[in-house]
Amino acid sequence: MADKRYTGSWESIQKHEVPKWYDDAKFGIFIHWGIYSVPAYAPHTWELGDAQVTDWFCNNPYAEWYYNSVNVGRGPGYEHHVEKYGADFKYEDFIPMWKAENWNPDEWARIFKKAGAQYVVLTTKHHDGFCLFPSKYTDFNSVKMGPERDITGELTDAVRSAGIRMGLYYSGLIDWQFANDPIFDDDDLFGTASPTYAYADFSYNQMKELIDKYEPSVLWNDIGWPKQSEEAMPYLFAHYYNKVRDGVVNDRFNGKHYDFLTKEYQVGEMDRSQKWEMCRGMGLSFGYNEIEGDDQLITVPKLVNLLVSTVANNGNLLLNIGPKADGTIPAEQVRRLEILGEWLSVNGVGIFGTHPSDRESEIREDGMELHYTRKDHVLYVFADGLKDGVNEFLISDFHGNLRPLDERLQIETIPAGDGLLVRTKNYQAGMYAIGLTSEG
Ligand SMILES: CC(=O)NC[C@H]1N[C@@H](C)[C@@H](O)[C@@H](O)[C@@H]1O
Repeated sequence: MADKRYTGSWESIQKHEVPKWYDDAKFGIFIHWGIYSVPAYAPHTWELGDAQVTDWFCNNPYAEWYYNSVNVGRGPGYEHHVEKYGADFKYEDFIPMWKAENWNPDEWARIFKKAGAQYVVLTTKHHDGFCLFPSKYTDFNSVKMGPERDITGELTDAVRSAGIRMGLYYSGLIDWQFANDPIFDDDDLFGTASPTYAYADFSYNQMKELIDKYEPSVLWNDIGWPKQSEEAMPYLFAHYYNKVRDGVVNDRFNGKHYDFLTKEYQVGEMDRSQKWEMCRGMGLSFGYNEIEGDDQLITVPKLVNLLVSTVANNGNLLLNIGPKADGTIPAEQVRRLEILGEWLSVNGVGIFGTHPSDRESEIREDGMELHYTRKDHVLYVFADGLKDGVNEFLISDFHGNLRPLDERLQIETIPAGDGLLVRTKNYQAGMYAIGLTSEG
């Protein structure tokens, strides 16, 4: 019997279950690309949610917030703009400078495939309101100006041709084409959010446009959804799920319905009992920030640890890249994707398609971490924080044997009480977190 259609009621859409592909995917690539990629500047300050944050919006590390960082009229973003471009240089003056002259979507898709990414999420409209697709509802888009290309369409085709799923990000609540008062704090942020019914209709129509035109596997809405069209949400989700049966939506449509929870840097709670997704840039920004060089980006060991600890606790990692205005991905970001891909080519069997084990992650006093995943009857153990050479750790309440996924690693295993003592003999830092499998 054909799948039952969803109807425009909260009761109907709540029946939607997290599809296997999303649960198994574990690793996706987030892409923030826009007008802000031209100035590509933000102060390198804090992670979102860092307790040390003071005056976030006037010291915003998010380069994609460039418009507001200038609009507030003070702080390092504003000073940088005035010094480099002059006080009269408007944000829209960057549009003709965004040429994407070196953009090859197939090259991006090749890089993502090699990295082991299973899905991609592209900003189709960020807070500045500029659309990376030929919207019927505004000419402020990447076909009519700037790159003069349907970035969403071209990347969707390239990504799908590479066998990767395509998701779309949309800034549902904030659009500085409709309300562009300077944002100094959260009150301002939510005070300028979706100011009119006209905007609520606009965003509803654009979300439907994106669904109908691209049939994305992920609808990644950001910050929230207009209150004025909250009643229309069940219909919008039903329309989406009827069109994309195994599509997923995140928890930023005011949290009234979601397939997965979101965490962003230090904001958001990780709840193992539900599917969730961790998103972050490789530095402190999502949009390309030219002052974030290799030293300012997350190290590869920390990146591998983030992936392992996220997956072991029922999450996916949505790792962001911030392409340059010309369409190239900064070399230091590509390098990290390449190394992550190499690690996954050896250890991915313990990551992709696995589920959290009932064993909780262990963070030991000496800095060593043990994370567990399982696939059917097979247990995978990931040990991180190891030192060169010999390391010892006990897998408690375990009867069986473990062997390394990385053939370079030599280990000894010794039954010890109700568990198994594992001793590495030749660990090297370049192995990052080591994966062990109970599969014979
Ligand atoms: C927690 C939250 O609402 N963050 C909004 C934040 N999301 C990031 C993925 C980026 O798109 C930021 O620019 C955006 O403000």
